[in-house]
Amino acid sequence: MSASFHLVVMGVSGSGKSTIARRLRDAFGLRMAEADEFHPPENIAKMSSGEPLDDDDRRPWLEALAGWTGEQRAQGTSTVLACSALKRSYRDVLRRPVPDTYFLHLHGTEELLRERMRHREHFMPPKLLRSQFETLEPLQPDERGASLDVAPPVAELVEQAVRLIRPLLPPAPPED
Ligand SMILES: Nc1ncnc2c1ncn2[C@@H]1O[C@H](COP(=O)(O)OP(=O)(O)OP(=O)(O)O)[C@@H](O)[C@H]1O
Ligand SMILES: O=C(O)[C@H](O)[C@@H](O)[C@H](O)[C@H](O)CO
Repeated sequence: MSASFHLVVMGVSGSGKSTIARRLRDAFGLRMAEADEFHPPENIAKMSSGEPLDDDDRRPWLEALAGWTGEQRAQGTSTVLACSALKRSYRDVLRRPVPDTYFLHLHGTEELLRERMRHREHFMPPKLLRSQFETLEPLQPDERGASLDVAPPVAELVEQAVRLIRPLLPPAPPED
């Protein structure tokens, strides 16, 4: 199995996970997954109706995401996953197939993120942001990763993230 690198871009709804993950996918040639696409329809319906998910709703979803990462790893494919990963226990599921998974936590104030959410088309109602913040457990000292404040423009955040991540990537295989 060749060396691979596995990144999760995490944070509450509206923090910019999809935006930043896509840019890192392109910068580093990673395979990307959107965690939202792994939710069963019941979870999407629940959030759309204004009710937050609970641990039971999230468990099978997290297992499916860990399964995806495990498959990619087995093929030596480096990945980026855009996923809320709000609690430590959720991240423990996500890192099971790859214990040194790197978590990039995008954080911002509730006011700023609510404003950004108001200006986009999405199933997630801005009123669920409160419960996202209440559920959020920031990275703990023994978790591999870093946090970025999302107040600056996207290009600046991408630059900061690239600076953090580039040194962690496995060396490119030699050309024949
Ligand atoms: N640094 C930034 N500056 C300004 N706007 C941003 C920034 N990052 C993201 N946005 C905008 O904020 C909105 C939310 O971003 P995005 O959809 O990437 O967040 P998300 O964390 O993936 O959300 P969700 O988890 O709810 O799907 C989008 O309209 C996006 O264009
Ligand atoms: O764990 C959760 O509560 C969910 O993953 C949410 O975070 C949303 O799916 C996502 O933010 C889409 O807006």
